[in-house]
Formats: sequence, structure tokens, C-alpha cells
Amino acid sequence: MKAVHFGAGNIGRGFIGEILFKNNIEIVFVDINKTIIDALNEKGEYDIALAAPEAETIHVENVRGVNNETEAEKVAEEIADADIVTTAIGPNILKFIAPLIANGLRQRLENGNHQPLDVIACENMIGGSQQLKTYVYDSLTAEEIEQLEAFIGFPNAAVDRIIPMQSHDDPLFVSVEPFSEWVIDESQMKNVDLKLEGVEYEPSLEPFIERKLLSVNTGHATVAYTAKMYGYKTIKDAITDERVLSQLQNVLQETGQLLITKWDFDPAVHADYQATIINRFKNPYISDDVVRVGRTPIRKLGYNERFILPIRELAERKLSYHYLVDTVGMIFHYDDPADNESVQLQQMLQTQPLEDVIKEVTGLEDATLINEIKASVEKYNTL
Ligand SMILES: NC(=O)c1ccc[n+]([C@@H]2O[C@H](COP(=O)([O-])OP(=O)(O)OC[C@H]3O[C@@H](n4cnc5c(N)ncnc54)[C@H](O)[C@@H]3O)[C@@H](O)[C@H]2O)c1
Ligand SMILES: O=P(O)(O)OC[C@@H](O)[C@@H](O)[C@H](O)[C@H](O)CO
Repeated sequence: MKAVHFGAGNIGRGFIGEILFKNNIEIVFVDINKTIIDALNEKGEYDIALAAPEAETIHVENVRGVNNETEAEKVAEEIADADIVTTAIGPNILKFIAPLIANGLRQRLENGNHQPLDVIACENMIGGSQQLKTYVYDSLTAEEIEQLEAFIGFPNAAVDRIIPMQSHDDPLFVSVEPFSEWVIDESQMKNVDLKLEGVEYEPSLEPFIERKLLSVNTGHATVAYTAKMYGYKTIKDAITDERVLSQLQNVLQETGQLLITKWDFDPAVHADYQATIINRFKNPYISDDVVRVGRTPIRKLGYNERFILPIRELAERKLSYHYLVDTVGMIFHYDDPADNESVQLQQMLQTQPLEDVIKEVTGLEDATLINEIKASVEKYNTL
């Protein structure tokens, strides 16, 4: 069996690659990073190390690479006879790779390949694969879509494993935390016979992606933005500061209330889930930069993202969202000259009224919430 995986970065090599390899699937990584693609083709294998006292190593083989910048037509050829297509490339990039996937699906039609195939976006976002589907369909005709609908699935997924930025002599080597979780929405699959060992299949993904995004990612981002405010460079250093830890705990308390109320999670089980997350952030064997976790702040301030979604839904339920709004105030001050979205956000704040910027980046229309965020941003003007 063969997988085509878009994004040979941290989670691509450090988690999706591990699972596909363990299921005896050949992996064709598609990426624009020449160094990584050349190394994959030269070596055909790489190592993953678990960041833990035992330092277990996982050896991944049967991998190769395709550079989609220079070999776009090859990507379509690989998709034409693939058994599974996955992505871990970043939510903002999905629209750019969608035409490549569309070409591959078109080639399947031309070849008469009607084998069912699932295209699975493993990104930190709600409804990632379904979003990718709309981008892919933008590049196909109505007739092609009608034919493909029967056998191409876009099941949503949630992936969880903290993998920091890597800097090793070997460009393929990747150090990862031991914890991992990959959940796929079974109801949206077309190739139901291909169930990967190490993946959890659920009849509905919504509770799982919301639990992950609003706990791991809201919490992680809270640590990053609070850390930046207090001058820390890494998550593990920042979390030793009582002010950062308490901001994290307060935010998790709020998202936990929402998740328990909305999805009926057992409060005790959820408390354990949160405690595990906090311990993962403290992992002394991982050095995760604040700038990685805080990256792309405009995306993170989105309407269906890790802060605004829970704020909206807690407000609807008349539950507390004070600490979430407080953290949002810090995000508007997040200043990383190496991050395009941070630069863009700071430029917007210099040239437009604050209220307009809040409306534009969060998509909020509710005057009360906009005013509360405005007050929170202004509170941090003096720091
Ligand atoms: N690292 C983590 O801890 C983690 C965990 C869970 C989920 N995720 C999610 O996985 C996705 C990838 O994150 P990551 O940390 O692996 O990022 P990364 O930057 O390490 O990897 C992304 C890869 O995509 C490639 N890429 C970018 N634009 C491309 C294009 N147009 N065509 C082909 N390749 C392109 C980059 O070269 C890079 O190799 C994100 O959605 C992230 O939220 C990350
Ligand atoms: O990848 P992002 O930018 O959406 O979020 C940054 C981190 O919170 C994220 O990558 C986590 O490390 C990961 O989601 C853990 O599963």
C-alpha cells in the first residue's frame, strides 16, 4: 500500500510517518523543502526519538520524497494509485496544495481507478478535511465532482503530539514527545476497509477535535502568549512561573466548563486529561519555543479557533470566559518580527481603529464581546 503525505515537517515525519510505516505503508512525502526531499530520496529512511528518560528510537523506512515546486505532475501520478492521502502542512497552506490533489483525483478518473480513497487533513483546525474538500472541488468540474463523490472521502481528523522545531545535523531526524493521539471521523470515510493501527476511529469527530483544540491548543497558546508578555523563550521555562501556570489553569477551567457542558465529558476524566496536558507542557526533555507555539496569531484569533470559539460559546451559555478574553488581549500585543501574521497584526493596529481590527481578525459582531476584548487589549497597552 502507498500513502501520499503532504508536509514532511515535524508532525508529518514525527507522527503521521510513524503510524503509516507501522501499518506497512510506503510513504511518498510531498514538500517544497529541497533539503528534506533530497534527504528522503537519498536515504529512504529516518529516525524518530522519543523525548523521554528511556529515549526510545523508532526507525521509519520505505519513504521517498517529491518536490511539488519542481515536480508537480509527479504528485498527480503518485495520487493516481495511492491508497491514502494525508496532509500536515498548516491550515493556511491547504488551499495551495488543493489543485495538486485535484489533478491526482482527475488522473484516477482518467485511469479508471475507482478504488475508494480518503484524503485526511491532519491540521490543528475544526473541519480540516472538509475545508480541504471545498478547495479541491474548486479545481474540478461539476461532472468530475459527481463521479468522484462516490469513492473519495474527506474525513475530518484530530492529531495530537507536541513536536518542537528541530535542529539536528541529520535533517530527517525528529525528536517527539511520547504522547500521541490521532482520531478520524469514520462516518466521513469512503475506504472503510483501511483502518490504521494506532488511529482511533469515531462516529463523530466534533467532541474530540474540540476537546483537543480547546484544551491542548488553547492551553499551549495561553502559555506562549503569557510567556512572551513576561519575556520567556520556551514553554518549559515559562510554565515554571506561577503567573503563567495560573493563567493556563484558569483558561483550562473555562474551556473545560464548555467541553463538559457541551459534550458531556466526565468532569473527573476531563480533569485527568487537563493534568496530562500540563505535564506534557512541562516535559524537561523537550525545548519548545514560544515563537513556534505562538505562530500565526491572526489564524489563532479566528472565529472558529482556540480562543474566539470558546468565548462565543461560553458567552451563549452565560458561563465565565474572563481569562480567555484576558489572553486574547495579550495576543493583540504579540510581536515577533519573524512571523508574517504578527507583523501584519501590528501594522493593522497602527493604521486602523482597534475595534475594526478586532472585528476583522476575530469575525465577531457581538458588541459586548468586542468591547470586552478591546478593554483587555487596552489593559496590556501599559505593559
Ligand atoms: N508540531 C506539532 O506539535 C503539531 C502537532 C499537531 C498538529 N500539528 C499541525 O500540523 C501541521 C504542520 O505542523 P508542523 O509543526 O509539522 O509544521 P512544520 O513547519 O514542521 O511542517 C510543515 C511542512 O509543510 C511544508 N510546506 C509549507 N508550504 C508548503 C507547500 N506549499 N507545499 C508543500 N509543502 C509545504 C514545509 O516545508 C514543512 O516541511 C499544522 O497544521 C499544525 O498545526 C502540529
Ligand atoms: O500548530 P499550531 O500553530 O496550530 O499550534 C501550535 C502548537 O500548540 C501545536 O503545534 C501543538 O504542539 C500540537 O497541536 C500538539 O498536538
